Amino acid sequence: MQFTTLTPVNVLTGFLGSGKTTLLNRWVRQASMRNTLVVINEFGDIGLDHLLITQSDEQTVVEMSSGCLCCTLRGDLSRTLQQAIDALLAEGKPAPSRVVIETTGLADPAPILHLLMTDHWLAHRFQLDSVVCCVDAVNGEATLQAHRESQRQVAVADRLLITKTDLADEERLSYLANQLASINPAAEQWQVQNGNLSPDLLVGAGLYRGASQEYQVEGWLKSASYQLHYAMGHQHATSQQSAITPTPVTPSRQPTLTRHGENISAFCFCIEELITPEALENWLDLLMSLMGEKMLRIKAVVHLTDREEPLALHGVQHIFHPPAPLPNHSVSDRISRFVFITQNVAPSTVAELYRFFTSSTSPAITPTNEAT
Ligand SMILES: Nc1nc2c(ncn2[C@@H]2O[C@H](COP(=O)(O)OP(=O)(O)OP(=O)(O)O)[C@@H](O)[C@H]2O)c(=O)[nH]1
Repeated sequence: MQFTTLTPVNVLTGFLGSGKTTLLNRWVRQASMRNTLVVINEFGDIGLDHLLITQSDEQTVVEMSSGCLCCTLRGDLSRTLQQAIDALLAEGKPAPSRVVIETTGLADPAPILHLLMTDHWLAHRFQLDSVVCCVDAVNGEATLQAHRESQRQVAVADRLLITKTDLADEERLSYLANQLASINPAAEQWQVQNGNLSPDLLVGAGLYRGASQEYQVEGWLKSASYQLHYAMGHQHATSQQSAITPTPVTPSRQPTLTRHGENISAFCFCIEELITPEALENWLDLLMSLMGEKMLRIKAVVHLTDREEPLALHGVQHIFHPPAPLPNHSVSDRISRFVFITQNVAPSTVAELYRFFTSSTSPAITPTNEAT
């Protein structure tokens, strides 16, 4: 895969009214957003958000309305990008060096990520850089309880932005931060008031960083952030560090979020033995076919029996990126690490299915906090 030639794409998501447009409006005025193509997906026949964005000569803002990108307009994303880029080139302007897609507030971002991975035209030109999700400090808690889409937006995010912090007290902020960390422990949390946050945090959340596309495996996987941390294979020291949170609000570990009987679990498996490619494929295939919808996010660095270099895997629900070989020096050991965010799937189920394909003699998994 030619990562150096692919244009980074950032997906800005968050529930209705969570502050996405306010943030974007600030960002498009920043120098680091020069030469960025902003795509705003609006729901309804008359989209307004794009009118609220202050546009400069150095950015292009295009609107996609009349439907939600995640359900009805999939073909339109490539068409919109293609037309916008053609128009730029026709005006003698350079092709964009970055694309930011603002989703509708009701969108489950997973289908958009799938599109970036699977659409032929898109996959050869663009690469997902990060998913940034706005969560309203006041309404966020209730929204998470009431709306599955909101949970899914949080689950796939690399960065969580708690917005409207001027309207919430410390106690509420702290509770929300914990709730967010219980869904997605590895996502950095930032607090934002009136969109006042540098767009630089869009960059560098993915596996590849900067123009040189160097690897940052630890920063990408953040397996140590996961509270439910299981060792398989030989007994392995578990790690239970706190989530990385550069904000004053430090999540202090809450149980998993439960909504109408739906439990979201975030957990990590470490597998010390080398895994055969067949076992890996069968395990993941079965997980995806039985419960793909419920596997909100999977990331892994895997060591296989038939190759020296590790592989990075990145899946959203039932779709995986093609495995990306990593240089040996990008990891410090030969332990495979999988991080999962699941909905109504217990860690023990995932582990049992692994054992089924490996006949592993691993010690029984004894979760300290089985969540589902
Ligand atoms: N007090 C306060 N209000 C804010 C803040 N950020 C955004 N708002 C207000 O919240 C409302 C919704 O913000 P938007 O930026 O339009 O939210 P959105 O996510 O784009 O909304 P949709 O397009 O409907 O999904 C607007 O009235 C904003 O002015 C903030 O930090 N503090």
